[in-house]
Amino acid sequence: MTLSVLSVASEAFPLVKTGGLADVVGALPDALAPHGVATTTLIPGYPAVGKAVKGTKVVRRWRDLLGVEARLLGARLGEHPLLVLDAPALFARAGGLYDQTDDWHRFAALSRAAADVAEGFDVLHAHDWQAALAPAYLRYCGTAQRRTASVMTVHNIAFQGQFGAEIFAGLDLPDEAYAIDGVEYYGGVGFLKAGLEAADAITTVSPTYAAEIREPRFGMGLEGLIDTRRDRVHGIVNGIDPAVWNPETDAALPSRFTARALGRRKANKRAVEKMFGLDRDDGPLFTVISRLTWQKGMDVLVTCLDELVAGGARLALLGSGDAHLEAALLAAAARYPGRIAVRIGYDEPLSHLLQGGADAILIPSRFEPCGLTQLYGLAYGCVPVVARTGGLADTVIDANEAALAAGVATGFQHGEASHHSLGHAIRRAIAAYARPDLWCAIQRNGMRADFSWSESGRRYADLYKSLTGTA
Ligand SMILES: Nc1ncnc2c1ncn2[C@@H]1O[C@H](COP(=O)(O)OP(=O)(O)O[C@H]2O[C@H](CO)[C@@H](O)[C@H](O)[C@H]2O)[C@@H](O)[C@H]1O
Repeated sequence: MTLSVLSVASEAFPLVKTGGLADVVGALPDALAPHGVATTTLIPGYPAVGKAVKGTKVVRRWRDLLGVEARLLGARLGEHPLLVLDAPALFARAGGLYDQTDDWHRFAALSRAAADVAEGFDVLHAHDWQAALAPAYLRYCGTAQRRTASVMTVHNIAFQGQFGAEIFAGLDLPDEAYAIDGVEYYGGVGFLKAGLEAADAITTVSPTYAAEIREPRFGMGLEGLIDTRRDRVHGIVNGIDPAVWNPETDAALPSRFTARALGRRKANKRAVEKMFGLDRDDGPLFTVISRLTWQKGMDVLVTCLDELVAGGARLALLGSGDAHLEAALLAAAARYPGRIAVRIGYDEPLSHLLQGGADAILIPSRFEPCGLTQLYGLAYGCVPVVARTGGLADTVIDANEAALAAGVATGFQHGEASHHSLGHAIRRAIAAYARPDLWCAIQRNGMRADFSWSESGRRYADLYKSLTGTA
């Protein structure tokens, strides 16, 4: 029997991406198909999506979707069905995907549309706060004869969609929904909170993060709710999409390679050096590919750059984010020409080249629900140096004596994001790099580890089956 799932999110690779959410939403349909799950993805009709999708058909119209006219367009996401919410008053805008003054309206409409079409599906799967009202609409406004189960996935609990109480009237929910076990949140409206209350199951993107968010340090105010519903919380680690991230076939690499032919990575390293204007040498080359934010520990990285350069290493960084972090990183690059180079911006092909050419990737996150760049690093022989938190702790095996002896080490972990612990990890990586046999073994272990979606796809499928009584 095939289960049908409506996966709802604000972004999906390759149509529209600002971060890891898009990668996961884009990869899920292929990941779930082998387990008897047919996935339809629903995303907003931003201008970029309108340009990228072809051959759309109108499958539904709303005269009044939370006050605006809207259509649902049917198209394809790879081999799978895609639904695009075409609501020009909300989504036909220039600029970023988020941080518009009417975000509550835009994403409430996305969620409302999802709930309206959900009755045709066995499961509604909502991702992050932008889709989180969908389970709440199902709960409070469901008209379906057939009960649709709901799953709420948290990709990052720091982003909650919190708004003032005055928006409640515009949500078209019954008054009873404005309650402590409904959408009310600290005197306002909480989208993610509402989804976490209403969904039949909650998932997050690694087992360690699933445990962490039950604590105040990581739960960002939602720890009580998560703890109360802990029996319904599942940690399912992300996989990587082999059609997009495979060093044997990656068109963004000047030189493709395998675990057996690691020597071919050198041409990619030369290409990175050239592109970033770095000195050409065979010493260790670190990379960072990241949003430049406090979450990602980028302020801590800035404090370790003198040591990194003093240790004979170089850094090629790609990212964008907080202005003060961009400025601090650019200042470091100006201080160390040839040793540190910073590219401010977002560049998908360049991120592939960096993974295929740099020796190690630094990820000193303060918290990290799963993290994908360490998984791409593992697959590309770009050894991850990571903070021991969330999915980073679950996916990288520290090169300590025991792991090295057992031949399973895949990277380097450090304690909390601090100057001291990140500096120590960088020094350990530089020392290991000086021993080519050891370094190659660490690279190969990572490249041979299984980060495909197969196990995680099965876990999502099992969860859907248990919720729909088809297990
Ligand atoms: N400047 C740039 N140019 C090109 N590409 C860039 C880039 N900056 C980042 N990227 C890419 O964006 C993605 C970032 O994914 P992450 O999982 O590392 O973090 P993010 O915080 O966005 O995701 C959240 O959701 C995901 C998915 O569940 C979780 O893994 C994660 O922990 C959570 O914080 C990667 O594909 C990376 O290569």
